[in-house]
Amino acid sequence: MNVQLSHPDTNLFGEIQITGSKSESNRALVLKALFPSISLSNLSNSDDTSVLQKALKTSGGLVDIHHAGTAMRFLTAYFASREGLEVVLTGSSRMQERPIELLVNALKDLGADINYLEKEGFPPLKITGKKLLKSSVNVQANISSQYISALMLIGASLPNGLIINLEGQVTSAPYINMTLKLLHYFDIEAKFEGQVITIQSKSKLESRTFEIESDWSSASYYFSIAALGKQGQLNLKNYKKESLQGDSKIIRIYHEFGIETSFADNEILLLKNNFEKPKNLHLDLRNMPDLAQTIAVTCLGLGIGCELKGLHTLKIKETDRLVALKNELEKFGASVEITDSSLSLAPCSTLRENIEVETYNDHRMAMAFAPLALKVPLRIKDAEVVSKSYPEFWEDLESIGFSIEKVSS
Ligand SMILES: O=C(O)C1=C[C@@H](OP(=O)(O)O)[C@@H](O)[C@H](O)C1
Ligand SMILES: C=C(OP(=O)(O)O)C(=O)O
Repeated sequence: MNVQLSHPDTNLFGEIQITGSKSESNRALVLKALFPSISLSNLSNSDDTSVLQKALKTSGGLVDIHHAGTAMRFLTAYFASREGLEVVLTGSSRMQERPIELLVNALKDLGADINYLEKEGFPPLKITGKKLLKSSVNVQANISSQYISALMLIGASLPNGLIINLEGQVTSAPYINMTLKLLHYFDIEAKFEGQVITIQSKSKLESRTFEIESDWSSASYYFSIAALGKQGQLNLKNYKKESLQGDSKIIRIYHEFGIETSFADNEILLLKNNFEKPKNLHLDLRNMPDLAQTIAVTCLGLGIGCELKGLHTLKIKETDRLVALKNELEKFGASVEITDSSLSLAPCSTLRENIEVETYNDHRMAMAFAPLALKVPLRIKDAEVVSKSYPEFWEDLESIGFSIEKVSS
């Protein structure tokens, strides 16, 4: 499905309810599978959460998690530690290009039985669950934090707990802290000091409900919408000031674009103020990789240049997001330079209209470019990709005045 987007009056008023964070949901679901006394509310309704939920019920055989990176990584650790379970864990063709060797090596060091069925270092994996008796492991931390979170999630269920020694510069660190805080919430003893994570073994947890906060990465598109619109007031429900999600730091970034965020009764309210356009925005997104596309497109729409660095993980996500961004930003008339870890966008004063944006099987390409319809009509290809993290995205956009027309390519 392709969609033609525009926003006739560019004023924005409305209330949006996004479901729970997919990162929090997927962690909490793995913990719940290990410790059934846990209850959860406000689970994400994303595809990535549905595939994980289904996979956790398997009694063996083929498990296909499609495009879900967290599901792939978390389940590799989970299945490897389930004695007696035999699975073949696979995913989409892109998932078969996303590396998993560092996690597999760490699990093998702990005693796991995992084999590559096709390309060495990549899914599909044949996993034969075993009791993992070793309790200390080293893992390189500069490629994906998901490998580390995967190990942390099974740590307390291992008979001797787990010490994880991180090597190199830690990337996407807020996601490791999210995992740590979730363990603390359930009274699992865990600490992250320097480059060492220590998790104590625990045989059962007290029954406790965890209310998942709504997804800040999904909320980011409304920050971009607020920044690109003329005026308005947007309320987003189920958000808190003290968030486990690193992407909540978007508040500070969008302050630069004149967006004032206030909290009331578990809601956030976004208001646009007059602001002085920065000429060039410099940001290191090592801790917030999922915001890169949102921010780059906001800058394009506002005619602001940006230098984004710390983007080395973008090449191994749903697509090579650096190349995808360069290709699509340039279609609008922008001038973009990329390296393996950075993107530089020159200020662009005029945007070309009716551009067709390719989405590369990447939900964030579709959602990041959609707000640009407040500036020029545009077309998004394969718009259904949004369901990976935010299935109601298009309906929610319609509710705040976007015109969305299905078109054939
Ligand atoms: O742990 C998580 O929930 C995630 C970690 C990040 O991945 P990397 O650590 O691979 O950067 C992020 O990009 C992804 O969307 C979700
Ligand atoms: C990178 C992402 O997800 P994952 O790595 O879990 O597929 C994302 O949602 O932007």
